[in-house]
Amino acid sequence: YEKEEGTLRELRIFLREICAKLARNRQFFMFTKPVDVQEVPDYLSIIKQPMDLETMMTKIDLHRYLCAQDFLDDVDLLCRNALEYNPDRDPADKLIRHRACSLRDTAYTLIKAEMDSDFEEQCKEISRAR
Ligand SMILES: Cc1noc(C)c1-c1cc(NS(=O)(=O)c2ccccc2)cc(C(=O)O)c1
Repeated sequence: YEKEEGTLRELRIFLREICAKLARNRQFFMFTKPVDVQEVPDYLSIIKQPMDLETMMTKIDLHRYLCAQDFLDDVDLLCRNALEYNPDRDPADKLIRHRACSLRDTAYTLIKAEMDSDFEEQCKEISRAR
């Protein structure tokens, strides 16, 4: 059990570094905090499950991610939300969609490049057993 707790602690440290790297990228500034309903009043009538990098950092600390794929599922949600709320051909929508896709691809590439594949397998095994 202690070994499992060590593995999950290592996962949290790894995910915090990935999340911090994404949040440092100025291209992803609009994804660093929840969409502000004062600025975007109809957002919650269209997007039923908002997601952002600050919320994801909090979820790491709350032990809500038991493997890297759980974290990437929230990256996918963040990206899908941006594509769904900003679907039009105008340049502003195209730019936020491009940045959302760039954030998703960057997250997957960072995790695949820096994570040991059998480490992820160990995490998934712990996750399945709980
Ligand atoms: C995200 C998002 N999804 O739909 C839309 C639309 C956006 C989005 C929202 C905002 N304004 S905001 O007040 O909600 C905010 C500012 C800074 C960090 C996080 C959110 C700005 C922009 C922008 O492109 O500058 C985009």
